[in-house]
Amino acid sequence: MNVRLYSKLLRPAFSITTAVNGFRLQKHLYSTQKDVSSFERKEFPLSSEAKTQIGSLLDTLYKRNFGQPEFLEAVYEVLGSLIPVFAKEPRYIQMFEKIIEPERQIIFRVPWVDDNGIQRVNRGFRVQMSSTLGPYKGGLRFHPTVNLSVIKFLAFEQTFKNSLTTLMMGAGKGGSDFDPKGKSDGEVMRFCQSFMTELYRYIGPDTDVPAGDINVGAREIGYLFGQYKRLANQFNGVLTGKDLGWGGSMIRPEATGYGCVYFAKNYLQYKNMDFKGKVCIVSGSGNVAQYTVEKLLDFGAIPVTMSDSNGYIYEPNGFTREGLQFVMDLKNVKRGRLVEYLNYSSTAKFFENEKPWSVPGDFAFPSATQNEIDHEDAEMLVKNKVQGVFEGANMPSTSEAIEVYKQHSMMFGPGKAANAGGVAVSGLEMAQNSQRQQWPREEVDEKLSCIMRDIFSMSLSASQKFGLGDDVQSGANIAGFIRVADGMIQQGAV
Ligand SMILES: NC(=O)C1=CN([C@@H]2O[C@H](COP(=O)(O)OP(=O)(O)OC[C@H]3O[C@@H](n4cnc5c(N)ncnc54)[C@H](OP(=O)(O)O)[C@@H]3O)[C@@H](O)[C@H]2O)C=CC1
Ligand SMILES: O=C(O)CCC(=O)C(=O)O
Repeated sequence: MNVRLYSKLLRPAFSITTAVNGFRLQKHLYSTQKDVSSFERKEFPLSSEAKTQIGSLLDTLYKRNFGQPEFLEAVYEVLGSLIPVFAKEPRYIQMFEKIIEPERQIIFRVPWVDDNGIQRVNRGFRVQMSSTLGPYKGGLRFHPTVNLSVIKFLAFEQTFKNSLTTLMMGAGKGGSDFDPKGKSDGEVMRFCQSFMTELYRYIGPDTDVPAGDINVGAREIGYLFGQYKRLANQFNGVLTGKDLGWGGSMIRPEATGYGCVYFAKNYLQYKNMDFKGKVCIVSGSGNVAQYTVEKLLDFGAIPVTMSDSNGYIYEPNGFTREGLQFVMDLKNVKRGRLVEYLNYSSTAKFFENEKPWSVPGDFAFPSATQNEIDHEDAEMLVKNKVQGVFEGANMPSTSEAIEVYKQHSMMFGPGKAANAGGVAVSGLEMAQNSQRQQWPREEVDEKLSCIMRDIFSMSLSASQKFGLGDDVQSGANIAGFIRVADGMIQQGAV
């Protein structure tokens, strides 16, 4: 029986909706296989040879990654954007076929002992996706939802994101299904040490340079670095996001949030708009959300929401700098829940187990996690006349949500472009480490702002060059892809 027929038989007749950490996430029991006709666009006709190649690539993709919905979703999203490129230059199809297969995937056991002396075991991952443009580069995520599909989708997105920064960085991602919530400092430290005891064999400043992501911040990077140093007997730039006292870069904690707002500012300028007095809906209350809110305040916008996995806070007059400081202290130091913000503000309201997308506003900044805006949420944004969505998180909008943005000509900054500021400053941290130097705050901020401006203009011009108008999402995929694909061809198509 051929793969496509087999997969059709397995296709779900229904999907289950699970309330995961307060978000309504649509979980398909099996991921859907798409064939070439799902991607064809009559304005960009493909040769019959190109269609055959894409068809066979899809068959292999599905066969190799069956049951990995996040990864398939990310590949489909990029493939859809590349059809105009493949119509013009079919030689790129073969490069895409290679890019969707990770160079290396490492899965390992992470044993550790909790505070009660009980033996625990988690699973660790590192997916080394592409080394075409430099050492593998990308964060580590510690979250119970982590699995191979999630890490592969993140590593795949990272390939195009890192390419857009124009810095010398390949792409990777890693993490574990370890849940740091409710764990003591000592437990987190022992877990990090055990995780690094295996990972250190595969990384190095010129090989693979991990960093933070969800639940991996300054504390975890410190524990991971300390253990690497003991095992490798080397002090080097093997991780980014380090503390300023021992090799970190100014602005790295701020970079993803600041960068996302810089990206949005460029988009707004292109549309002859600015942030003054604009109401912004932000999700998340972690690293990305915090510095998104801070930069929005710098630009005179009014951020009215923040969230965590228990629900969202609505602050009708907007978060003040003092209110934001309260959130930072609550989340980064006390490691508390966002609902405790009600102890600080008498005007705020908390909406338990809800997402903030029903709140009226001008712009949305999803900055929590993947698939947090679905079709229904996107329709809500449209109804509320939200004019633009700028993704601080990785793949926070489902493909159905993106369709809605496009149908309504909303401004849309996809994660791999809009949130590239974090990894860009990580690239700058690598450069500073190589020089044994630390650049001043203003210098790094200026470089970040220029990189985000250039990412916006590269994405826009790639879209226009391929006849897609102002489709910044497709333009980001195209510009990110072409740099990697050209590099692969020049390096002997490996
Ligand atoms: N840090 C960085 O430099 C970069 C991060 N990103 C992306 O930005 C997003 C946020 O990362 P970051 O701010 O670093 O992570 P943090 O761990 O600092 O914060 C994550 C926030 O999102 C919430 N959240 C996480 N998972 C879920 C879930 N399944 N459902 C609901 N809420 C959830 C958390 O709530 P709770 O506390 O309740 O778990 C928390 O408020 C991620 O998509 C990440 O991949 C992208 C580029 C760079
Ligand atoms: O700074 C880094 O290398 C990690 C950034 C990251 O994980 C991301 O861009 O999603």
